[in-house]
This record gives sequence, C-alpha cells and structure tokens, in this order.
Amino acid sequence: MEAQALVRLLLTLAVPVLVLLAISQLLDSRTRQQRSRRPLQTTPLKNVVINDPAVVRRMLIDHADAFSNRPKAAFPENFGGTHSINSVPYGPTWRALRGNLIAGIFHATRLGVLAPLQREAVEGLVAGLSSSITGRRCSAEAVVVRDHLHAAVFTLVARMCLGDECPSGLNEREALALETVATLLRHLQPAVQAHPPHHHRQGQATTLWHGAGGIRCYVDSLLDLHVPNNNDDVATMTATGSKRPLTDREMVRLVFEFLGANTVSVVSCVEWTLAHLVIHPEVQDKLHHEITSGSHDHDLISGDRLRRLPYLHAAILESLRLHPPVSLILRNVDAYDLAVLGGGGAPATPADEGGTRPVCVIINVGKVGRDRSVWTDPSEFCPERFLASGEAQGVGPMAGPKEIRMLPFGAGRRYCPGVEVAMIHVGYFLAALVRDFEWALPVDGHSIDLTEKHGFFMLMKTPLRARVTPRHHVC
Ligand code: HEM
Repeated sequence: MEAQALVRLLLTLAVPVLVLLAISQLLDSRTRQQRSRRPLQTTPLKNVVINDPAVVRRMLIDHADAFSNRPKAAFPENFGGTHSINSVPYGPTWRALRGNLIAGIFHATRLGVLAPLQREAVEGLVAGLSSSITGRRCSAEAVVVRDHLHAAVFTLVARMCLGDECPSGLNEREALALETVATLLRHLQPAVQAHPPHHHRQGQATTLWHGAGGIRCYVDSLLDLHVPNNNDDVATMTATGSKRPLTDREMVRLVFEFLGANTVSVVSCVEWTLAHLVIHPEVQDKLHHEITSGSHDHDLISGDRLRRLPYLHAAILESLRLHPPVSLILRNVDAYDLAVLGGGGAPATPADEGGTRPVCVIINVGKVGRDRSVWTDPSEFCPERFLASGEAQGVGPMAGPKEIRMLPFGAGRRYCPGVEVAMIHVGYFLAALVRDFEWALPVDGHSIDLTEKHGFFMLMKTPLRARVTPRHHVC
C-alpha cells in the first residue's frame, strides 16, 4: 500500500478507535481513582526551587556532572520501562539517542534539505488562515490562530518524523487525527510488542516509515540506530560490550517525544509573540517593514534571509524570555552536591559516607528571564533590548557559558537539542504571518489575556483571538 494511502487509512480509522479509546480511558481512570484511595508507598522527593541565575549557572555548567539527570517522578506515565531522550539517565544510551537526533536529523548540513517541507507548511498555514478569514460573517470577526498554527506545525513535524510521503497540507482535523494515531501507538504498545512488525527492520522499511524524496526522516534514523546494552559507564561515556537495535516499544516512545517536543513548543512561542504584536502595533510595523523591505515573497522562506532579520530574531528572543514554552527545568541531584553549591540549605554528607538523599532541583525559567537584578523593566515586551547597544546585545537562545541571563532552551549537558530547528521554525511561521496579515485587537472589546497556563508546556490560558486582515491578496 502506498504510504500516503496508508496514512489516510490511519486517519480514517482514528475516529472509531478514538471512541474505543475514550471508553477504555474512562474505565482506566475509574480503576485509577479506586487505586488512588490507597496510600502511596513512595518516599516523596524533596523539592528545592532555585531561580538565582548565578547559582543556576554554577549548577548546570560548572558542575554539569552532578546536574545531568532529571527526576524519574517527572515521567509518571508507564511506557513499559522505555526511555525518551528526555528521561534516559545520563550515560552511553543517552549519548547515542541524543547524538542520533543532533547528527542524524538536526545537523546544520541537513537542515537545508528541510526547506521544501518548511515552505509547504508555511504556505498551508497562510492559505488556511486566508480561507477562514474569507469565510467570516463580518470582516471585524476575530480569529483564533492556535488551531491553524498547530495543524501547520504538526504537519511539518510529522513529515520530518515519518518521511516526506506523509501527506502535506493536513487540515486541522487530519493533523489532530494523526496526532491521535501517534498517541494511540503509545497505548497500543503491548500489542505492537506482541507482534513486532519485523518487516521494517534491516533496511526493509515500509514506505510509510521511509521518505522517498531524499529526506532522511527521524524514523529512518531510529531504524538504523544501535544503542549500547550497558548504560552504566558514565565515567567514560563509552559503551562497554555489545550494541543492539531499538525495540519497537522504544521507537514508539522516541517518535512520540519527537512529535510532542517539536510541535507544542513552537506553537506556544509563535502564539505568545503574535499576542505581543497585537498589543504593540508599533513593534509589528517595525517587524513588517524589516520582513518586506527588499524581498520577494519567496526570499522569505530561506534560512539565509531569516538570518538577515535581526528585529525578528530579537522579537522571538523577547517572547522566549517572557514566556518560555518549557517553563521548568528539573534536575535530580544528591543533597550533598546541592549543599556544596550553597543551595537547598540542609547540610549534607557525601554519598560515600552514607548521607545521600536525592533532591529535585526546580529552576523556574520564566523567573530567571524576569529577574529584576538582570533586566530593566523585566515585564515589558521590548525586542530592542536584544539589538546592538541594547542591554541584552549578544544574548542568544542558548545560555552562555560565562553568564546566564535567560535559559529558554535549558543549559548544561541536557540543553534542548532542538534549539536551532525550533528558532528556524518559529522564524518562518512568524515572518509569513506578519508579512501576509495585519494583527489587531478584536473589535468586540476583548483585550489580550496574557495569563499563562502551566502544564508540560506553557501556553496562553486563553488562546489568542485577533482581528486578522490580509495585507494583500494571499490566496
Ligand atoms: C521553542 C521551542 C523549544 C523550547 C523552548 C524547548 C525547550 C526545552 C527545554 C527548556 C529543555 C530542557 C533543557 C534542560 O533541562 O536543560 C528541552 C529539552 C529537550 N528538547 Fe526542547 N524545546 C523546544 C523545541 C524542541 C524541538 C524542536 C525538539 C525536537 C525534537 C526538542 C527536543 C528536546 C529534547 C529531546 C530534550 C531533552 C534533551 C536531553 O535530555 O538531552 N525541543 N527543550
């Protein structure tokens, strides 16, 4: 069966399966409720919140060895003992999985190959938004942009993950259905493991999982990957002993991580930035001027052109400073290591003297970005601070080794491996949305609600509603 047909079939199947899943979830949650009445047997982990940028830098960068693991409690779902890059303990397996993502998929030399997929996703977003505006009853009606954005970003990410035969131009429903299929895969893991589809092993992949147009997708890289059997040799980070391919269950978990980490974080950042552009029309005008001056439409969708848009870059950084999509950074450390750095308060003895006790360090990324001792008027949205002669000239998305002023992508060994691709994707989507549409407050008197909704990702509590007017004929 052709890959495209297979994906369409999956999308069609998703609806009835969803109903079944909802029922099983309901039954499941009842069982969980019953179980939750029993007392918990686990010892609670002590939480220590640290938001001082200087201490954060000492921990994550100077003492990276001791601060390279996340607490297990942060990953409560039972994935059958498998790990994502996020959850795997620091060691050779982590290095193999992370190295595969960075070198195999996100390497600078490979990012250019993604340009056609990125262009299609951006064009799909503009077309979708245009047709929803055309369908409005009156021109003053406000549009909720998040669903459009989510569909466009997810389509792009699904194609990076599953291959370029994954259909482009998914509408919101299809994107949601495909995402549901990914979620279902997670739920169906036991069945997948009982009947592993070995036909996709050793280069005999199904067309769905292999891109035919020269774009090596994430699943291809996972099929070829071998991970060490032993993840314990942290001292040398070399795998002693043999290597093995990933199990299907492990692949499902990694695919699920790729789809999730790649989508919502980018949607969140674009939506927050647009919200500030609605509140600050003068910033939007400046941005529009930068994006359109001296460019033809197609110039926009190129990495080269994006790099020559400093004000766009500054607006994205300012948005990430104020509203980091991943708002908490967690580390599992020994109380002694923390006490040595002056955190946690309680005196501790080294682990080898029997005094070990794990502590969960929580870094609030938003608080670091709004620290009054570091930023002038920290709550103000002011992209100019990141331009030449601004107070944050030279500050980028990655936390610097000498000083941390903000850390939207984390710091130290476990910093976000998607930082470059995320900045490119946010830039592409924002540039197209500002180039083609004017964003304004709704005329029905609603203002923009900047309340944050905290979860694994930090989104706007009330999705952005704005009056969106095409700047020219964009369909
Ligand atoms: C605006 C977009 C994004 C933001 C703000 C963001 C932020 C973060 C943050 C704060 C962390 C934790 C870092 C730490 O603990 O020090 C993280 C980890 C991670 N992110 Fe992202 N991320 C974004 C996009 C992406 C993308 C596009 C991917 C691609 C798959 C990705 C994959 C990951 C992975 C795999 C980890 C775990 C890394 C490890 O433990 O070694 N992220 N991200």
